[in-house]
Amino acid sequence: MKVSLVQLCSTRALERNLTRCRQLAEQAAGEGADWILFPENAPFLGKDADKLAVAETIDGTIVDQFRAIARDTGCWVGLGSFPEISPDASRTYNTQVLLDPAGQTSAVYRKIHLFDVDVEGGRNYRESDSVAAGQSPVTATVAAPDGDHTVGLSVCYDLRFPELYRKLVARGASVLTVPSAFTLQTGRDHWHPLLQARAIENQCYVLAPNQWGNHFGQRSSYGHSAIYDPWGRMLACAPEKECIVTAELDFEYLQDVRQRMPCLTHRRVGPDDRKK
Ligand SMILES: O=C(O)CNC(=O)[C@H](CS)NC(=O)CCC(=O)C(=O)O
Repeated sequence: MKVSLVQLCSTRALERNLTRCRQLAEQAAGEGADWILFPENAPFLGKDADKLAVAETIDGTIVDQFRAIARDTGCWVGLGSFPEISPDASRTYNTQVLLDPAGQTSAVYRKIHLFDVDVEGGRNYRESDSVAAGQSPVTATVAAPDGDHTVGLSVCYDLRFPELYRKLVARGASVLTVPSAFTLQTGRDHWHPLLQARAIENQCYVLAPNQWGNHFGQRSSYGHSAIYDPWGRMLACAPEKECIVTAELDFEYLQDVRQRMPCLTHRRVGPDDRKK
């Protein structure tokens, strides 16, 4: 299975972002991608108050545009996240949507861990002021030319909570998605080590499209959108611009890694729902 990550510098201008998403998706399809993944809040990255105004349901016009991208390219599409209307009128969900090549919804994951953090040399973030936390880990199946693959979904700050990924792996995940808007200040020290650790300890492919650059003069994202293999090798990493990066995932290699070093079956401490 060939995957492309889209690295974006999303703005407050919905139309502008959607145009870039489509352009880069067409480029990815031209490179033979089976699955195209967009970063967290690809369609809109702006002030919290504005986010509420653009929020929609899964059946709204924002997700519709990504359904059209899936249909037109014939690819699976991961919409890293978009602001989804929640039952709480003052908060949105931060929602990742997996779409099949027909544009149908295959999975919906609402970000569980919210970024309420005072970043040194950066801003103070209070994601929970405008976002309602999701409750449930989500896995889904992506059907690729080389077979069906179970993928575990997560978003950005979730990356710091390894117990979430253990649960996804216990449910059979061999691919983990981490679409992000990881900050420049935290990313330069933590982005690669955390992605690499999740890949090594869970023996999974890790797909992490990130936002890059300065957004509305208020915050900067680290970029370095990256693909790690189940041994922890970095297969691809994006340069400092809006772009795509592509890699081929090899699931025979993944099985080989898991057989030679069966960490996942050697576990002695942990949740009861581990794979027996
Ligand atoms: O709010 C939006 O519009 C988009 N969402 C985000 O940017 C989110 C919440 S503020 N960012 C993160 O989770 C960064 C995590 C991070 O950088 C770290 O864990 O170090």
